[in-house]
Amino acid sequence: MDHAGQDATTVFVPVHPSDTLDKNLPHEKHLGSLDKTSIQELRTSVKNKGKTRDELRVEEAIKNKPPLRRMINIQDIEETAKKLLPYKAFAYYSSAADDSITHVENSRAFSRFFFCPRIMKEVSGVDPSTLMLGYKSSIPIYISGSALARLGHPLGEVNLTRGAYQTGILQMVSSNSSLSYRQIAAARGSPDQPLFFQIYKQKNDQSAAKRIREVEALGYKAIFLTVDALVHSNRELDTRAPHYLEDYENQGQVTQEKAVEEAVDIDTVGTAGGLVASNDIDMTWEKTIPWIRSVTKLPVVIKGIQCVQDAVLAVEAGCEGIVLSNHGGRQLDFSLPPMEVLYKLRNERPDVFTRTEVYIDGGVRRGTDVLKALCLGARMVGLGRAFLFAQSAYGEAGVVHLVRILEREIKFGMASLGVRTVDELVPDLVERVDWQPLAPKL
Ligand SMILES: Cc1cc2nc3c(=O)[nH]c(=O)nc-3n(C[C@H](O)[C@H](O)[C@H](O)COP(=O)(O)O)c2cc1C
Repeated sequence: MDHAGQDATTVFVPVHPSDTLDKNLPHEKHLGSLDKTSIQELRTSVKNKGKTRDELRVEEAIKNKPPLRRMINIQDIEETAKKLLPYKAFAYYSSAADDSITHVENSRAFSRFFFCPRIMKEVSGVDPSTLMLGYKSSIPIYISGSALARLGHPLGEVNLTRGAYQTGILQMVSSNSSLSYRQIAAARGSPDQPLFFQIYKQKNDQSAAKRIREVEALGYKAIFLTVDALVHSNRELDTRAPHYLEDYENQGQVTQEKAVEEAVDIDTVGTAGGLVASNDIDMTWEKTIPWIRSVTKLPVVIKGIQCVQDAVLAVEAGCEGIVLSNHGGRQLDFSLPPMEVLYKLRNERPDVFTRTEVYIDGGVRRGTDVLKALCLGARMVGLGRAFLFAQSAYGEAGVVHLVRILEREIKFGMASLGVRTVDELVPDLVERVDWQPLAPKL
């Protein structure tokens, strides 16, 4: 209720799709239209409000934004975006669970895999394209569904959809998108552009079924059921954001709140708070997969597999795909990096790779990361934060640029490994070392 009785447009719009009220507020709660005098008063009060220090900082950073051509790798894009983002968006996008161990290790895990390239192979005409659930992607990466793209850019998810179309890659749309599923579908470059839908299943089966039917009718091609983020996690960067902003707006003076020596509940809800409230936290293989099958004929992929046993159970449950993922290190700190899970799966249950499609996400920052995962049997690799940062800093062009960077790195890597197509990327081309390189790319 922080904004009750005030103009809440600027806080409401970036995190709520335009159909939120229609979908969630019963008609009898609509209390009529706003009278003209109030609108005028609101306008005047917004005009007179003045800008916050954080808004002024962002304005200055945007003025000094480097041209896109200077962004030569993903790290450059992330660093630029972090300078340009409002602090709240930066904190939400960057945050990870507890001490960010898993978040950091997701990336570092790739550094423990080295290549054994083959030479004297014909590598002209390298083709990095592949199929995901039967849909073609120009390179083996996809946009992993990540919430609230409009926190970073007014066009939000539309940037991602248009960028995916221009570059011929695939996009998974978050069920917590900041635009409506319809608006995102309408941004497709053609009705054939495939979109996948990521769902957090709601407790209420009817609401969940309604959502699945809605996206199916809009032409979405698959359901990615997220299973690793059902409960609210501890993301301290996000939790601290209001305190940071309070001190920052106070010209850097740390707020001297009167020390009240009584234990209080820490407000850990953060930006994502309301998003998990209606999640079904009692899902099971026996109950939930047959239920989804009863609602839709679309392929079902489980997103958030973190161990070999669950990968096998997903196969036995008949899922068309699995995503080895720990939510980018945002949920349970010390869950294994997906690259390590992939390695275990390859060694312990190689049959899984022929029985279902295996994807991986988390910590991917280089074309070589993508190739290492493909060598071990992943079909596609997802990226979350990198796309959020790219669209925040440079809109649709940023998304296209990011894909071009990865395409260049992937093609170079394939030619250097002695392969022409993704099918030729096999386990013999990588070796896991038990030491961590001295200068990991972080
Ligand atoms: C800001 C943010 C929001 C996210 N929102 C969702 C979401 O709504 N649903 C989901 O399944 N995963 C979500 N994810 C996880 C991503 O889909 C993906 O698994 C993760 O970001 C991969 O790690 P990376 O950021 O290192 O690439 C989110 C990730 C971030 C960073």
